[in-house]
Amino acid sequence: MGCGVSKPPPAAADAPPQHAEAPAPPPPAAEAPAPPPPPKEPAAGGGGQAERTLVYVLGHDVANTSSLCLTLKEELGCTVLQANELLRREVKAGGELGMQLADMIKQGKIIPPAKTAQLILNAMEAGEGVFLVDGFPKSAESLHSFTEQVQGARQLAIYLELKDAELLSRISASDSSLGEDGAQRRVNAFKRQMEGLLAALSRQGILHTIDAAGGSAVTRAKELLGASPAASAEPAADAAAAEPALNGCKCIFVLGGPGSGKGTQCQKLVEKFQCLHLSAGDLLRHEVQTGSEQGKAIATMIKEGKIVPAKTTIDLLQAAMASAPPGTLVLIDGFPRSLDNLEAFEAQVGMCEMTVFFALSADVMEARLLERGKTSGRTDDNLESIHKRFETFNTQSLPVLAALKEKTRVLEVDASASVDEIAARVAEEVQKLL
Ligand SMILES: Nc1ncnc2c1ncn2[C@@H]1O[C@H](COP(=O)(O)OP(=O)(O)O)[C@@H](O)[C@H]1O
Ligand SMILES: O=c1ccn([C@@H]2O[C@H](COP(=O)(O)OP(=O)(O)O)[C@@H](O)[C@H]2O)c(=O)[nH]1
Repeated sequence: MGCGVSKPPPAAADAPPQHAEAPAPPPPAAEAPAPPPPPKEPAAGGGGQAERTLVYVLGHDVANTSSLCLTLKEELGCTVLQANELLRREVKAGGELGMQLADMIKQGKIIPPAKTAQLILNAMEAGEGVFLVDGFPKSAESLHSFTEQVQGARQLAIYLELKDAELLSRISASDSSLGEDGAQRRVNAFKRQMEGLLAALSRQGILHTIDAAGGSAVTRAKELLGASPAASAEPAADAAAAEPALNGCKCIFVLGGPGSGKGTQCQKLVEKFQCLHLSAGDLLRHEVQTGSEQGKAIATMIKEGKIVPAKTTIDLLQAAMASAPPGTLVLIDGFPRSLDNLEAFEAQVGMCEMTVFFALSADVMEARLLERGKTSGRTDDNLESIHKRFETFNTQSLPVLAALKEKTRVLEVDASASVDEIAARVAEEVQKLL
């Protein structure tokens, strides 16, 4: 039922003209409710297609999605499927579909997303590897009708995000005729348009948001494509491998901001229950101490408050879990710290039983960390690193909490209470798992 549902577009004057699902600037017409035509062959669907990875590269044009795609094409050899370009080519080829499209464009109609979807699927038929889809989908409905047809292909979405003020200033600069109000309306329309789509991708657990203005978008995207199991060339380790990797253990994610008391409370749980405490941060710091090349890279990331690539941390966690007897309760402290971490852990290891989240204000966390820094010897317990860690926590780690709430039980605890009060509250819940 969900396919091709007609949805009124935003007022034409406000609609972002870039990346339209038609080659011509979209006039005021509905996203037409055409039934999705079947792909010629099960393009990316069906069996044996796991080596195809589909990456939706999303964002406003002023966030430079196309340029990111081109860089990734050059550096990683991905195939770029630019929605407008595919439509243009089809029109030029002059076949039956091309003529239909040309007609729609002439009449000022918006091309039904199902048609764009079909062109993308057809283009994917020819090859394998990583396909970057630029400029599609534009709505949750388009995504839905499309993903139904690409079952079997691994999917991932990269959203090049710009904060409101930056988006506004770039849109204003890209079209000075808009004026302040016009540019603001464009920003609002774009955000409305993206809202449902991003929520749908997030629910699927495949959304990765990258700060388009931060200067490290390419690095981050490459990291995602390289480190994410979704983009890995190896089709193996996902659902089928997930159960054995857990080894019969039950995992609890122990999360919260830096200095919120994760380590302290894990210690309390270890005293009370038979459980294995794995601090991701400690495992990484241990790796640093080995002096390996990897350790050196990790040391820099820790000082900068950055998140170490998922695979590195998960391999360490998995190795530490390997010898635990089946049924062991494992406290995974300080991981996952990003949606990518979560997704990769689920694929490589499995799902946790529950999550404990310690909520605490930044002021209190800062004070605790500065106090801890007097004796911890940690390279990141200083004001500069602490602020970077807070930024990473707010932008990358907090979305994990929302994602976990959709998937597992989350116990949110006020971490400003005393150590013993918190410990009692947590123990009460953990007891229920045993
Ligand atoms: N409930 C609490 N009240 C006051 N101080 C606390 C509490 N919990 C932990 N601390 C102190 O705060 C600092 C950070 O706690 P820690 O458990 O190391 O946090 P995290 O592992 O989340 O970084 C430590 O010095 C710890 O002793
Ligand atoms: O899964 C993890 C856990 C930790 N870290 C890094 O290790 C640092 C310290 O993490 P830890 O959990 O020890 O301390 P917290 O910041 O929670 O006090 C983080 O800032 C990250 O740089 C990481 O990259 N991935």
